[in-house]
Amino acid sequence: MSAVQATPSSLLDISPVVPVVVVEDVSSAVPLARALLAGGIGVIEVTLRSPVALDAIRAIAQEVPEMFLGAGTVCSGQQAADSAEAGAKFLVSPGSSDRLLDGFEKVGLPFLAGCATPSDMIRLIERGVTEAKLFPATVVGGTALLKAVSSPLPQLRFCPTGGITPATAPDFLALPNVGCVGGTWLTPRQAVKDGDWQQITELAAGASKLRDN
Ligand SMILES: O=C[C@H](O)COP(=O)(O)O
Ligand SMILES: CC(=O)C(=O)O
Repeated sequence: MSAVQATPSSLLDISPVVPVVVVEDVSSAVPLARALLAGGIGVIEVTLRSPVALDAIRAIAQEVPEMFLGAGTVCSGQQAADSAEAGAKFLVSPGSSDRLLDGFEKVGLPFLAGCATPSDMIRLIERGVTEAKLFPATVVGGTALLKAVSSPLPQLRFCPTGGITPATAPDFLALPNVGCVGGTWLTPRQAVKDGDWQQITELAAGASKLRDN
């Protein structure tokens, strides 16, 4: 696979799927990242949803530098700064507030801020943002919402996340205002717990081909 070494011009064009992961045990972080890479996925979003998340980011940054590594569930400027210090190269949030966006801009890393409504989207456009996360995508309208906003708000492209499956991902990826989708399905909790890296590599291999289908 072609690993992404430098900051890409678009976070949405790295991979058809951004795996959203929760690392509960820091020792699983590096093999998990390697398993995704082996399946052709060169990007990972490690969510700040566990006590070891920043250590997991640190470990992947050091041991798997070819992985384009992001921090997810970033909900404050402090978390954005901590994630950058740990080695994250991009930041993702489930939503956005002016304070959080100020924090992202201060840190200076590329980010995918969450949005769910046209008003959220306009707030991002006012900041000059052109790429965003739609979250929780299937709950707030899924492909119908994305089609509906494409005409009035053509400035934004999206990474819809939340409730997307291998079966529904192609419908999202077929939309012109969708660059990639996010999802947890590549890293099932039990597979991570069991160290079943082969299963994760196979799921990643399927996901990495989604744009070709
Ligand atoms: O918290 C939710 C994640 O961002 C997406 O999770 P999911 O792909 O399991 O819906
Ligand atoms: C929703 C998501 O991907 C996040 O927590 O950043």
